[in-house]
Amino acid sequence: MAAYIQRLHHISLHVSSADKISRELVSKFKFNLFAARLQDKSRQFAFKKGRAVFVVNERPNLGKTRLNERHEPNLEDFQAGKLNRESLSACLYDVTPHYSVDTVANVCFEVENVQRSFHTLRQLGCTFLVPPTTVRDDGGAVTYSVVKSIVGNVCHTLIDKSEYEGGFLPGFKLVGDARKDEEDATCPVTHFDHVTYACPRRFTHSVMDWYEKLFGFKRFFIGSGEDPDEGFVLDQEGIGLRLTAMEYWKCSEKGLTLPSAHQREPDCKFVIAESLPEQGRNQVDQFLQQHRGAGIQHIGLYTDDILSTAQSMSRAGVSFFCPPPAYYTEVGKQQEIVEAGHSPELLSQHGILLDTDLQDTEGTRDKTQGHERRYLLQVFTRPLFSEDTFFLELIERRGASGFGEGNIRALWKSVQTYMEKEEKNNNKNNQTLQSAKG
Ligand SMILES: O=C(O)C(=O)Cc1ccc(O)cc1
Ligand SMILES: [Fe+2]
Repeated sequence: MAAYIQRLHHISLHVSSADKISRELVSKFKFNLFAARLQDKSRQFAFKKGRAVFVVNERPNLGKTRLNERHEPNLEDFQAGKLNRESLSACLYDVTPHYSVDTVANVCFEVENVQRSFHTLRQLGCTFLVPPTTVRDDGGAVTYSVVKSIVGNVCHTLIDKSEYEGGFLPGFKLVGDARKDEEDATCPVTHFDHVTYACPRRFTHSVMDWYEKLFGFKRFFIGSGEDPDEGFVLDQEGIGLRLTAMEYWKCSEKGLTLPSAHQREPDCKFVIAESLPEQGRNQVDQFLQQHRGAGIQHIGLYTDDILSTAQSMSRAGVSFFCPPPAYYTEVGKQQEIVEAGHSPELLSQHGILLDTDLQDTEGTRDKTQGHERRYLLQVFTRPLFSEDTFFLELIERRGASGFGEGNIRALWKSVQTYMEKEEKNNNKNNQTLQSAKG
């Protein structure tokens, strides 16, 4: 029996300095800082846009602790009393990973009963980094526990907020104006649509099995003709990518059973990306190298109006990946965009990609039959941290629930071009440095 999830609560970033990313989340991505927890040695900030919540954890300043003296806290340490309260509380509702680069490392889920989930998952072999722990303030009590996932440095905090009436979580102080979120109509981001992992080769099956067995996730097919074992494979024209997707449903029923089909409401999807060796170095390998291991490569933010959101973010300084200009003038694509009621010129200004969901539209292409055309629009930002690792995506779905093959190809090519340019620049800078030294 799995430990079913009620809903995604927030996603945590772990960074060496919170200032830059916090400023950018607010000024560029239009998130609102709404809660904070400030300690002597650590700072945590919570940002909200619709139901999407990011918590930025600043790595605590461990003073003179030498690197080789630090290690990940674990349950045995905790039970043996070796973990001091400070190292636990430095980063409330999370662990304090001593990760060498900035990273997005925790997807926090609400569950009905943390103690029960803890026992279920422990029996299934899970490693817990924080055992069920209760935190209180004037708003009530919250119980949480942190489980290590099978993917790189990713952890999941499981949290029960049913006895809590405060604005966020005990220990956090509310800041700013909570109503501001509703005023910003130009950026209608509503929730996290999906989280994409970058994983080493041949690791996808283990990841799928883990999430299925422990949390009741179910596979769904990204494209027609997807092989159940191989996943959705793009393996030509320089693209070497294996994608597999899974989802879970918001589970609000009492008890442990999965909601019946008609009660199922999907929450955030999870995508696993693996690179294929035949097509040369690529963005997944680049992530694994720069991030120093598997992890969260990007997060899709759902918006009701991608054009307005991209315009507004772009004006505020967000850089998006743009496909080659030919993408928007190619006859087939131009027609597809126009038929979907969009303007190729406007989409091209921000690099917005459009893809028709072929799987869903079989037999429903003709609008005169009364069927709506199903498509999705996506645009991808440049990496957020100083390493080329994590980025954000905006996604607007018009009936399409999967991912578009054409969009994935276009994204792949634009990232590839960017990587090659960066590499050239780095080489040039190195040469300049060398000749200056010489
Ligand atoms: O299309 C999407 O939004 C995906 O999430 C699929 C994907 C995953 C990894 C890549 O490097 C490129 C595309
Ligand atoms: Fe994505």
